[in-house]
Amino acid sequence: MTQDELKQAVARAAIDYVVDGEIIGVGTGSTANFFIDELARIKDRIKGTVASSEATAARLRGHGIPVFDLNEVTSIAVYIDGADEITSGGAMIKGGGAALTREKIVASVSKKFVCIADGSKLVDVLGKFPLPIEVLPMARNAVMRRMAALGGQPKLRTKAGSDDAFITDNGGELVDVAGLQITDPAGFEMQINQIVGVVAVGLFAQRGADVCLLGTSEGVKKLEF
Ligand SMILES: O=C[C@H](O)[C@H](O)[C@H](O)COP(=O)(O)O
Repeated sequence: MTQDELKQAVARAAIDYVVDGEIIGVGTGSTANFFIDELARIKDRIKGTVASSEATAARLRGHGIPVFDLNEVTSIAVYIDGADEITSGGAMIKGGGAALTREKIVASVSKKFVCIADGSKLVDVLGKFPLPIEVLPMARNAVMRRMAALGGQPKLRTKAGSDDAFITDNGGELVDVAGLQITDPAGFEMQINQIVGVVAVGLFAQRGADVCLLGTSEGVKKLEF
C-alpha cells in the first residue's frame, strides 16, 4: 500500500469516532485532508466543526460542512488530526503543516484526541522530525539561541522558494529545531513553554493523543493511551 492509501485507511477508520449531533475538531495536513473528505460523506450527522487552520476551514466549507469559531462553542466531542511523529505513549511532534498553535488550542478543549497516522510516524524517541516552535517575530533570534543552548539546531522556516520567513495563520513565525532526542516529552514541552516569545511548541505530550489509528500494511492498528 502507498503512504496515501494508508492515510486514507486511517481517515476512514476515524469516522467511527465521530459523535452524532456534536461539534468535531478537525486538524490540518494531508492525513486530516483525507479525513475531511470522509467526513463530507456523513456531514448531516454532525452539528459542525472547529478548524485548526484557515486551509482546513476552507476545505470543510468547500464540502458544505459548517465551521464554527472556537469562541462560539462550549464543547468539542472529539479532535481528529495527524502527527509528524508519535510514540507508543501517545506523545507527538506536530506542526510540519504550520498549524501547531491552533491545533493545540482545539485539542486542549476537546474531550478526546484521535491521532490518525501512517505507520512511518511511530517512533521510539521523538526528535528525528525537526521540532516546530511558533514564535512572535521579534523573539525569533532569542528563541533560536535558547534552543541551540538546549542542544538543538534551530532554523527559521521560510516560504517555499524564498528567504522570507513563513508566516502562520496567527502572524507568527516558525523555528524548526533539528538534532533533538526528546526522552522526556512532557518535561521538555514545559521547559520550552517557559521561553518568553514562544507562542506554542509542537510537542503534544501534556495533552497527547487518547487513541492512535495507525495505518500499516496489515491494516489499521489501534493504540490506546
Ligand atoms: O501542522 C500540521 C499538523 O501538525 C499535521 O498534523 C502534521 O504535520 C502531519 O501532517 P501530515 O498528515 O500531512 O503528515
